Amino acid sequence: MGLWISKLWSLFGDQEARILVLGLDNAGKTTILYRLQAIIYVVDSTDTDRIGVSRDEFKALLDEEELRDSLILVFANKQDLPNALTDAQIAEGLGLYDIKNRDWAIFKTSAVKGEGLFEGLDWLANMLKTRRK
Ligand SMILES: Nc1nc2c(ncn2[C@@H]2O[C@H](COP(=O)(O)OP(=O)(O)OP(=O)(O)O)[C@@H](O)[C@H]2O)c(=O)[nH]1
Repeated sequence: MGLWISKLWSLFGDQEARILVLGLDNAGKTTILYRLQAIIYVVDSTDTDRIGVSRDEFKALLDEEELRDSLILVFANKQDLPNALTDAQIAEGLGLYDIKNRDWAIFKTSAVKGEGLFEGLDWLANMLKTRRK
């Protein structure tokens, strides 16, 4: 693939906007995103069978050198569905409560309904602003 596109929400504008990070392969897009971004980790709250897999993937991410200073925002998604695990159950399943040296937060979301997403991004924006002071 010659082009790789990543979308992220603008966190500091008055208006919500999508930003496309574009460029040819090997231009450094991923490294730039790692520098700027937090980790936004999305969990399907109804996928109880794979919470262990999700935990393993999540832990591997936390061990990435480039992400060692990243804020961690978890979306416990698909809360509109019956039998969705609660945010506390997802936090427990991912091992969030064991994280002592990183800032993290978890929000219940429904992507299809658009619920909870901006609350999470507000947290992120506030944390990033605090860090820049
Ligand atoms: N009910 C419900 N369905 C959702 C929600 N978020 C996503 N979905 C559905 O879940 C399916 C997967 O959503 P995607 O956004 O494609 O998930 P993805 O993580 O990008 O998936 P990959 O591209 O396979 O990595 C789609 O059918 C979505 O409509 C949600 O909050 N509630």
